[in-house]
Amino acid sequence: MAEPPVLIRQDEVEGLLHYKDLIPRLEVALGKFSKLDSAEVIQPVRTTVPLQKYNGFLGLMPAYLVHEDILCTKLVCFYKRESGSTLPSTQATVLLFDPEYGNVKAVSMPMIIEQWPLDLLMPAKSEVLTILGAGHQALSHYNVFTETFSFKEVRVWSRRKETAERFAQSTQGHVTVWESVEEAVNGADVIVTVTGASEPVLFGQWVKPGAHVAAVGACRPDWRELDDVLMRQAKVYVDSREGAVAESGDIILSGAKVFAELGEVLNGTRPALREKTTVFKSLGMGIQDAVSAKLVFEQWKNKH
Ligand SMILES: NC(=O)C1=CN([C@@H]2O[C@H](COP(=O)(O)OP(=O)(O)OC[C@H]3O[C@@H](n4cnc5c(N)ncnc54)[C@H](O)[C@@H]3O)[C@@H](O)[C@H]2O)C=CC1
Ligand SMILES: O=C(O)C1=NCCCC1
Repeated sequence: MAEPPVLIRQDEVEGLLHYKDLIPRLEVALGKFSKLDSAEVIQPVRTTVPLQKYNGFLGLMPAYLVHEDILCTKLVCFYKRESGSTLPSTQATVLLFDPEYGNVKAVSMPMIIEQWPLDLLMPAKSEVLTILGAGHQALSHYNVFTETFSFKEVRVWSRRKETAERFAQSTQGHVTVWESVEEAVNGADVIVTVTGASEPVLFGQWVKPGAHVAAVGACRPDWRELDDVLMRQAKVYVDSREGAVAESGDIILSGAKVFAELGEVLNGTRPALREKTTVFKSLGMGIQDAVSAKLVFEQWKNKH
């Protein structure tokens, strides 16, 4: 008889998951995904159930890594919230299965970053980091980017200035608050977009040539964070081409061409053009949650 699943809380996940252990495993998984070999990795495009009454969606994100024998699914509700709303805009649960028996071994929270610092795509000398948006993703991306690199300056902008100010007070290092996106991104080497916007907030004419944009928000086909100019002038990298052309409004509505999947860059089959303006559009991958859930569960077992 199968053991009942263990429940691993968010605070435990944060204590158990270390980026230095996780990132190499994520890179291997993304590389395998981009080889398009379904004998290795199975990850269908996310299924979404609209929650019209609440202006949101339930996303189902199953994944199976065959060689590693990791079967997992994330269930994520995400919403378009009104300015000033105190309700969460994303809530997710990850289920890790025993692939042979079919029972759930662990229920946990997802990892907290969707993009890890892409030194592959960032300008070689990256001194100024700008974060657009000041919510949960903003903080986790601030943490991982500043833990990994030494920026001379970190800036934040948000739709409401007080949210940006609260964000700046919550960070370990000094962050300056800016009142307009145009000023906040002026001269920035790396720009992380983590807003709940459904219309563009970042315009290509403001972006320094050669900058890297890590685009995390706008995960619906009719939502955008980036304008047509930026999408067409940049080299566009994605986590999954199939996902991007189905779900990314920034790509679908601008008609921008996808240059490469991140896994193709990791496999060496497509180049990382870091001297050009680059956009990495992430939508979230079930395999990322699968790899991190397995790691969290292993670490949890070592402790119990
Ligand atoms: N690519 C991926 O894998 C993932 C993407 N997301 C997306 O990232 C975005 C941020 O997520 P969280 O930080 O959890 O949300 P959050 O609600 O904690 O923060 C959102 C931030 O965006 C700002 N914002 C909201 N609407 C805006 C608008 N219309 N214009 C400008 N700014 C606006 C808010 O003021 C806040 O600062 C969401 O769109 C979410 O769906 C979240 C998780 C994973
Ligand atoms: O992968 C995720 O988690 C999410 N992706 C897009 C929308 C919000 C959550």
